[in-house]
Amino acid sequence: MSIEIRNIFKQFGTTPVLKGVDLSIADGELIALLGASGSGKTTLLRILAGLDWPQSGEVFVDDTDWLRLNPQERQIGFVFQHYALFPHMSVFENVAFGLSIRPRETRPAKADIARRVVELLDLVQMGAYGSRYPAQLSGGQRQRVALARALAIQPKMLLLDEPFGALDARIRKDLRRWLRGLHERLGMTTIFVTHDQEEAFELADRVVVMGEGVIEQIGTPDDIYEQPASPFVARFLGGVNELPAELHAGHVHVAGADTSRVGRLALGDGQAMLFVRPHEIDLVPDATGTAVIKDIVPSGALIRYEVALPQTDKVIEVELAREAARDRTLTRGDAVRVNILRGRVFHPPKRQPLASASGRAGQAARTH
Ligand SMILES: Nc1ncnc2c1ncn2[C@@H]1O[C@H](COP(=O)(O)OP(=O)(O)OP(=O)(O)O)[C@@H](O)[C@H]1O
Repeated sequence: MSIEIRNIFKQFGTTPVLKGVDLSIADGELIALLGASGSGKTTLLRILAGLDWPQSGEVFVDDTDWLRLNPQERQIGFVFQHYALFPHMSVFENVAFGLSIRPRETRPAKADIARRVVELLDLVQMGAYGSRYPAQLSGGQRQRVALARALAIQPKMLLLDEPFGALDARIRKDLRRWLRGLHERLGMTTIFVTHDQEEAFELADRVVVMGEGVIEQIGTPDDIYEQPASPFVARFLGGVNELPAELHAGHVHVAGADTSRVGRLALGDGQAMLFVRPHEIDLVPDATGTAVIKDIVPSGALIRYEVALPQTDKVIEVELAREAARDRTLTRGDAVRVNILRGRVFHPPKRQPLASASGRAGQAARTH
């Protein structure tokens, strides 16, 4: 099913929650809605499911005017974070439920329902658990049963609201991989809500980053990581140093750092902000360097350094691979040269047209 969401406005009382959302989703896509708490992700999903209606805007699904249909007519599979399995029903009965309550004319025969449930339980690798009750399952198992139940009605669209939110990190990882495989096999258009960027990036074909009621960026995980369209997106992805910079003749300069490795930019002269991730910086031991190592924190395969750039009053975060760190033998208090390898420029001067700005026109430019 392809989904066309146009200019959706939704407010609760006087509070706008969705402020003109446009989104096109192709048949069979796996889409992540990624955003902070309260950004409107769940509301958008509820509108698609028919549990809520917008004040204005349109939704077309395969050219059908979707907002005219009631939830039953939409035939959507829906899974919430807090497993809504019926506690008094067995796993088998939970999965059979959606089919067994259908009106007599469309309800499959008992044997057909049973066959379908067995198939689905096998699909979610819960074949041996049909007679258990939800209380006798682990969180991950309940989540898979919830998915089987959502799939039982053979939905054309699957909506998942933080489906793995309540689970611990390792189980989430396993379930993610499993869901990706399931999606590859079944190929139904799927939208899932998450505030976990790793989950969004690992699972989704495209990620929709939501700010407060607006879409900040839509793109493949690579696009969004490599070319965040705005400071908001760059900050949301986290772990970024924001450095005051000067643009001059296409070169970016940061006080106290060497930016000669950063490529030229088609931007006018003036002030800007350079957003640099910790691993996009190198540190070179140099007794004449003005930057000073304030702290060193080993973190698995990486070593994290806090480095003071006196000229800017900034303490930046730098990450070196453990091997690179070993070569440099840096200790706290050492003077270093800070080499910035790449970054993204935001808020460049407006007075000249930007030849190679990416994302939102005139806002951002990548430096490599
Ligand atoms: N029924 C409601 N009545 C009033 N306000 C609501 C209602 N539902 C949601 N909101 C408000 O709308 C905003 C968006 O909520 P929504 O649940 O869509 O956000 P979200 O991005 O899914 O957040 P989270 O990640 O915390 O689930 C929030 O400020 C929330 O308080």
